[in-house]
Amino acid sequence: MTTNGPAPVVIDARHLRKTFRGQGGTDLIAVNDVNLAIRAGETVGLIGESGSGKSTLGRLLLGLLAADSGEVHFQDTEIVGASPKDLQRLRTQMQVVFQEPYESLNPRLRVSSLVAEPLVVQGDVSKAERRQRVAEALSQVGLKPELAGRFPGELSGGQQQRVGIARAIIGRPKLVVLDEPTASLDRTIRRQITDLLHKVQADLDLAYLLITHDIGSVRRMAKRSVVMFRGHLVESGPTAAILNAPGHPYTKALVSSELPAKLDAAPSRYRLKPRPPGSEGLPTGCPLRAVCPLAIDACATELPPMAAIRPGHESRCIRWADLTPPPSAPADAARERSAKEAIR
Ligand SMILES: Nc1ncnc2c1ncn2[C@@H]1O[C@H](COP(=O)(O)OP(=O)(O)OP(=O)(O)O)[C@@H](O)[C@H]1O
Repeated sequence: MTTNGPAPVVIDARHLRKTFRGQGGTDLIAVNDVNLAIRAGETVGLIGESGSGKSTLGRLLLGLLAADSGEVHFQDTEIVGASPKDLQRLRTQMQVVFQEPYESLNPRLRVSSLVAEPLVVQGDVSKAERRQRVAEALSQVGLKPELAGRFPGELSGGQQQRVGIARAIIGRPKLVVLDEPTASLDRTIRRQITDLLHKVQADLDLAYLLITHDIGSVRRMAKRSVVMFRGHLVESGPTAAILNAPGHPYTKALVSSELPAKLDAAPSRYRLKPRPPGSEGLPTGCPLRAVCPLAIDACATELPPMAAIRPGHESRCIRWADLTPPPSAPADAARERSAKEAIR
């Protein structure tokens, strides 16, 4: 039997930073010194509340947005500062599937043209090959060939998302950013699309970055996850460890807030403190400290680095050890999980 080493790294971002000019002329650092690598065949979950910088990070990795500084190595190419021509060449290799399939598909184009678009951009594919590749891609995503002549408005939400996936994979990419790919779909269709994404990943050995608010979908899809808060990664590690024994108070509150309402009184529910007035944008220290139940004076002086707390698990919290769940916690976590499954 051969032993395989780790799969190759597909994308490797280092010290990535992106600032936007906010209302009133103040700068907002949407992505702040982020390091992230994803290997072939791997799904990394990216979780965080709205506005934490998830989509901006996804767009920086894809070269859809120019970083202020930092590096993004995609296979042998440096994305930051790459020429438009190089970025166009890489476009088929790095794709994105969006939350709202209908909004991301031009309603005036037929499915065949929508799916073929990345090949047209690539430019060196004959018409006959294009037709054959569209048929292949439709079959890979479980769509009947006759749908090729339809317009997006004539399809169901699930079919539209299948078109979005067919279009993402037709150029045989290495990396796909999944930006809330199932959030707009109902529960049954969500399962089908999740299964399809797994199948397509295995077929093409794809690296996925799964951006989501939905803790359930990272649990199902991602072995490894990172947590983002105000532009910083605050935790990274195996998804099960992050969700069952969070190493950062922000993650713990995020995971806890996912508990269904009827478990409101669960002892493990963990809340941040109400934000005191004037505590927005504190210039130094940990950005969570104004609302963190564990904050101490040291949290005000500097932003902690990401540091290993367990094998393969890093946190940006100096008080992570005080979050360690009590011995009964695995049972609590299992109970909560089964309650969540029951209502899903
Ligand atoms: N083009 C832009 N111009 C100015 N500010 C922006 C721009 N794009 C994003 N932002 C700001 O950057 C921050 C991060 O936004 P981003 O969309 O990356 O967050 P997110 O975590 O993906 O949120 P959501 O889950 O709601 O999509 C937010 O404060 C947002 O308002």
